[in-house]
Amino acid sequence: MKIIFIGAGNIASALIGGLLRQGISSDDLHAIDPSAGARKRLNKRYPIETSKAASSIVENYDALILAVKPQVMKKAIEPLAPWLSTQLIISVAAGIRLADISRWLNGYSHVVRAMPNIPALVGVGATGLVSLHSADDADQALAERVLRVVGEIIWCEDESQIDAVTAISGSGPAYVFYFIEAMRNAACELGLNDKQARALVLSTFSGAIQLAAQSDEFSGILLERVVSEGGTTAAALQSFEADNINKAISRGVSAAYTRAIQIGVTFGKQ
Ligand SMILES: NC(=O)C1=CN([C@@H]2O[C@H](COP(=O)(O)OP(=O)(O)OC[C@H]3O[C@@H](n4cnc5c(N)ncnc54)[C@H](OP(=O)(O)O)[C@@H]3O)[C@@H](O)[C@H]2O)C=CC1
Ligand SMILES: O=C(O)[C@@H]1CCC=N1
Repeated sequence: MKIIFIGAGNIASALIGGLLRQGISSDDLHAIDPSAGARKRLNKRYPIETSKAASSIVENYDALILAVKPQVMKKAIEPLAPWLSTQLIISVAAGIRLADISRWLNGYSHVVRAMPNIPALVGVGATGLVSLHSADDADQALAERVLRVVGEIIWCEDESQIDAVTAISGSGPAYVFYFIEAMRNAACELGLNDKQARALVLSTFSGAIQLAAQSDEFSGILLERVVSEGGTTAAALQSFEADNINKAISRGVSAAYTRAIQIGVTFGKQ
């Protein structure tokens, strides 16, 4: 399974790091990025070959992962067209639709959209996948093989669902880091030092997530088990409710979803 990345930034690095950790050979990976800085940063961490521009080298790979910003996607992929025959294209860009990618590649049919997330770096990513109707079973099987290496995958029935995946699990790690930062700051305000705060907050997140994952019960039930009537947790939850935190989270996720759609419409017009 030979994979070439177009774009060597944050998500490409996470996927490359994850693939290498899970035993994929560095000889089977390559990254193309015009930014010398991005290539240097990648090579400092991982011993894979890089190039600054697309070339016939693309013909030697089974899958191309498009990991550039949505606004440069058209410009980044148009030069690839002459070297495509049966290779699988996997775009991880937010918003950009399958039909636009295929059109920019002169009607190329072997295209899958994937929305991975940054924990792929440590093998516990979550990826949503959706394919062009013209993509065949072999394309879907290869996309699955690539992304399963770095975590869970789910297939979406229609393309609009991938924008929801983007808003939930694509952007989601940032929401969790935001919550972790808020808890760490709160801990320090209460007099714990930074080391204590970090240890307690990370263990609490990790412990609660493992418990939820290993339990048959909904997290709402698990939540009730922590709450004592008239106790400390109830005081915190009442304060969260008064601040409408639940609704605020829902509005934030919805803003991400709307933005994914806008990105698709705006940059797909090119
Ligand atoms: N970050 C994340 O957690 C996730 C990101 N994504 C998606 O992945 C894509 C990349 O995001 P991210 O990695 O964060 O972005 P980055 O900006 O970190 O990486 C993109 C890289 O692509 C380079 N680039 C620009 N033009 C080209 C080109 N023509 N050919 C090859 N490379 C090029 C950029 O160089 P330069 O900086 O010089 O422009 C940059 O190094 C986005 O579309 C995003 O929606 C999806 C899931 C999660
Ligand atoms: O913020 C973004 O647009 C990308 C998509 C999901 C995570 N990062």
